[in-house]
Amino acid sequence: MTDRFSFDLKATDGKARTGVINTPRGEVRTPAFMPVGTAATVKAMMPESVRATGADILLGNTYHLMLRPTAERIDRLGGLHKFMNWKRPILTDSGGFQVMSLAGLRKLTEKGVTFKSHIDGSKHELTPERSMEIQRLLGSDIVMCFDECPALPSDRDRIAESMRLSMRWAERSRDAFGDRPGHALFGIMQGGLEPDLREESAEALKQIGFEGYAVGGLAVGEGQEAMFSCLDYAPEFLPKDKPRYLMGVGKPDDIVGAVARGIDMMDCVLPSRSGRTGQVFTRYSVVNIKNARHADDPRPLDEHCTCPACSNYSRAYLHHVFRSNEMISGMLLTWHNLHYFQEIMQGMREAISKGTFAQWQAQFHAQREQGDI
Ligand SMILES: O=c1[nH]cnc2cc3nc(NCCN4CCOCC4)[nH]c3cc12
Repeated sequence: MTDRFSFDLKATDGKARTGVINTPRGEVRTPAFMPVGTAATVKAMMPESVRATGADILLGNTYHLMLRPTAERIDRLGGLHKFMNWKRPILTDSGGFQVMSLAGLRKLTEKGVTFKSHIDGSKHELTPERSMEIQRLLGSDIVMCFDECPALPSDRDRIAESMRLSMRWAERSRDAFGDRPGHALFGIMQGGLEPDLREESAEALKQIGFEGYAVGGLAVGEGQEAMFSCLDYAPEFLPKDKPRYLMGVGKPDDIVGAVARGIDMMDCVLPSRSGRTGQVFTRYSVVNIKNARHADDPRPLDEHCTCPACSNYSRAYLHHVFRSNEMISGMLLTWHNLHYFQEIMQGMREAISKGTFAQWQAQFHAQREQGDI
């Protein structure tokens, strides 16, 4: 165990990297996928079940927790780890992205953002300083800078203006974060799909200096091709010896493509949200368990999968409990999806360590060609 935060790069294979992030609350094997624990829970999962899927770290949402139950209450109760019974690392986002996507009546100024809660309409303010205070009260191990993520498509001037605001907010976030050994502050690169603005953002962040760097401003509707075209150059602008975190990504093939381009960490609601809506990810395809074709199928979702859903239940059963809106449906399908996403991460970590990432990637795509079993 360590009382410091550090990143050890263990091996690379092409642009793909594998390593370990060391934190006082435990190690994070990279490339890493972070399940999203929005309101202090990964929906439909017990924390020990999330750990059983192979997750080393969770993501918590500042926006949701500041509104309910509030960061001050969580702090009084011993912090987010104790509150949600997750003893391993937690990364919290800064709240800015969700204010813009969830809150009402938002007003954005140089200072920050004022908004009305989507829960009860109460007025709130988020600034770099307040976001750092909230994330400190939550006790998160990895804190994200307060930034602004412009929607795509946006014109170049809007992207440039927004990026430069985010860089000023990154400076204020760094200043407000203070000296917190064992905790990390990650900067967030912006700049849309403009290579020169992406480089300007990376240079600004490196000048300030962070323990890790996120690629923001993607997975906001630009599509996989445009996202990959940006990832073909943007990660290289960031320091090699620090973790690189791609925010909000994604589908299995997004994740594999991002790792192939030098990304170390990702988060996405997709596996958990889809688990509740009956969308199941397997090595062959995406299966919609609601489809009548599964009603009499005695086979598991994926005969190669060792999760509880695939080990103990038939497609017919999963179809039945989904159709009947039984709670166990969301539990089993979420568990399966998270288990599968972690299986992808483990497969990539091993392949990069052995220098066989290209072969692993080829097999990953070949299996998906053949479609559902
Ligand atoms: O620049 C960013 N800054 C801070 N937080 C972010 C979060 C982000 N999340 C996404 N995409 C999420 C896309 N999800 C896919 C699944 O369905 C819900 C949305 N893109 C993101 C960009 C940023």
